[in-house]
Amino acid sequence: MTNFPFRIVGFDLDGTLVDSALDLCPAVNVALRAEGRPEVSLDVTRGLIGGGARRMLERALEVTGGPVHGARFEQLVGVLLEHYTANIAKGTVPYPGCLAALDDLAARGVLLAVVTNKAEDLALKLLAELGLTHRFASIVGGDTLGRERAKPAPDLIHETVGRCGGGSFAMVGDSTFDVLAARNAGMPVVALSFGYHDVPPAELGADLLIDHFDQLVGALQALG
Ligand SMILES: O=C(O)COP(=O)(O)O
Ligand SMILES: [Mg+2]
Repeated sequence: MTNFPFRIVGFDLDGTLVDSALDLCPAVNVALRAEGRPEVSLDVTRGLIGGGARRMLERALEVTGGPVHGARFEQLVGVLLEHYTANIAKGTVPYPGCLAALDDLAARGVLLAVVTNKAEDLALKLLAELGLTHRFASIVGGDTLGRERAKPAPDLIHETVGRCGGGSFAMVGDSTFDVLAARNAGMPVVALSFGYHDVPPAELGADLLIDHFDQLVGALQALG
């Protein structure tokens, strides 16, 4: 038996477990180029991630000249996803200390889960290519329950708790999507200051903000 305060810890994927902007940025830019738009930088891309690939492309189009609608937008989503799927783990790596923190939690008997807005098939592919799949008791994505039930809705968190057999849960994430999903589910949440932020980290409204994965186990214990 473990005396850790949470039975299940749910992790966001992009900007939380892994730094994936190096692979997402070129995929966005392939779609922007197809539409005759200027490319966006890696830094700009970081601020567009969190709501899934469609939302990322919508926002990239908004900041490079304005929205694109209908069938043309769907085509551009296809262009982005085709490039991203083929290059999903070229530059993407776990953040420093991530694997050690996952090992530490697992050794305490905590069930680990992925709760991402990335499409489920892309999340599964990325985790498999990085050799991480076996670490997680549950992996759900932004389309697992239908897009309208992605974060910030609480549904993916409730689904995760159910798939893990119930019990106490805490969320770890980097964006307002994660903090709001946890709030909507009535669960505690730790945010990371190094992920991808749509607002400044201190304004995310998390219960605790950490700067490195070394601080995660202590932060979760403090919240319990
Ligand atoms: O790919 C995205 O935009 C979102 O993914 P995340 O929920 O893992 O941050
Ligand atoms: Mg994220």
